[in-house]
Amino acid sequence: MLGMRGVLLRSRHSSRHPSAERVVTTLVSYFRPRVAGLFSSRGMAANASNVGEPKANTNGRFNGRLNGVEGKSPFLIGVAGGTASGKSTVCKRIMEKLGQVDVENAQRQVVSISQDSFYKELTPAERAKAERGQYNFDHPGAFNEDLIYQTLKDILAGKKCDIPVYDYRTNSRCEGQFITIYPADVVLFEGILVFYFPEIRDLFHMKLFVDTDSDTRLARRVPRDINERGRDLEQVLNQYMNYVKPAFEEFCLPTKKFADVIIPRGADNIVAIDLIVQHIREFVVNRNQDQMRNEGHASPSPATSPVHGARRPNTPDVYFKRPH
Ligand SMILES: Nc1ncnc2c1ncn2[C@@H]1O[C@H](COP(=O)(O)OP(=O)(O)O)[C@@H](O)[C@H]1O
Ligand SMILES: Nc1ccn([C@@H]2O[C@H](COP(=O)(O)O)[C@@H](O)[C@H]2O)c(=O)n1
Repeated sequence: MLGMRGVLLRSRHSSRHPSAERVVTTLVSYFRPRVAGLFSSRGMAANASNVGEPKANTNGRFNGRLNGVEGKSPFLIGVAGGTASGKSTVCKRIMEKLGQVDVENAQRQVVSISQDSFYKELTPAERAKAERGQYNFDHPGAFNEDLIYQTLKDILAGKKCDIPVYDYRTNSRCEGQFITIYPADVVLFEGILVFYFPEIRDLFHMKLFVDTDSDTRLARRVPRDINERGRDLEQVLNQYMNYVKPAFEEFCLPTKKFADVIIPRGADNIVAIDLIVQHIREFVVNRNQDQMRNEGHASPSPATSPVHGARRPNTPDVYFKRPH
């Protein structure tokens, strides 16, 4: 059982700032004309990108490699950063560059999971607060730490996992709905506090922090929460001033020091994303070569990997070095 070491429970529902109301009023008058009429029907926002039932998969192999087969341990990447910093967009770009977006679910070698799928279920009293924008979803105690840890351990053990689907409109999980994560080469786990809990942080092979300035994040969060998460402007701004901003400073920002790579400007930073993608490719190719050698096969060409990207076909194997 994981404890709540280092978590300041007193601030869970008490992050109100004295000047917050005045600031919110100013922000409301700034944003209202900019977001009017932007409502849409989207709302379910579990981010796992390996969704749905598996398609039959020829004798458990894809391009000559194990795929979707239990026992395969992935390269696990944590992606942290403030709200609306671009974490899920960065994960999407990585998957796109690895050619994984149009790949069938069961054959996908790179999957992305959101920490938001692991929010705790609320009591009726908490639910009422959440509906008024008065629940602190940015406090570490809002997440089911044990479930995150156990799920990531299962993923690392190469087990197939079911991830809860979270609905921001109801502030709760969708009952009976899960996303199946099949064993993959690379798993991205993104969220505001993925580096907060030491036991969880220690599971990642690579840690990224998406560092986007707070004005940009607020400017992106407001329309997103209104359009996709069913919120109104005043609620979004109140929640931001009372909970999101103080919790970012107290819990999220201090975890930046744990990152291996800091990505300024998020998904706009193509150079950083390309470097990360190159690192992932090298890991996957190396791992698959080792695996096939261990199985007694000839060393595969990098081009046989679904994540080989734009590699030149005659690149010598020695070019690929397993990351330390
Ligand atoms: N580089 C960018 N330029 C413009 N809009 C962006 C950029 N990155 C993200 N967004 C938008 O900002 C919002 C938040 O991005 P998202 O990736 O969901 O952030 P996070 O996962 O950190 O909350 C989304 O509406 C997204 O489309
Ligand atoms: N019911 C909920 C659950 C979470 N939030 C907010 O979502 C933010 C985390 O998601 P990002 O995609 O922005 O990283 C977090 O800041 C919570 O405030 C919410 O509003 N309602």
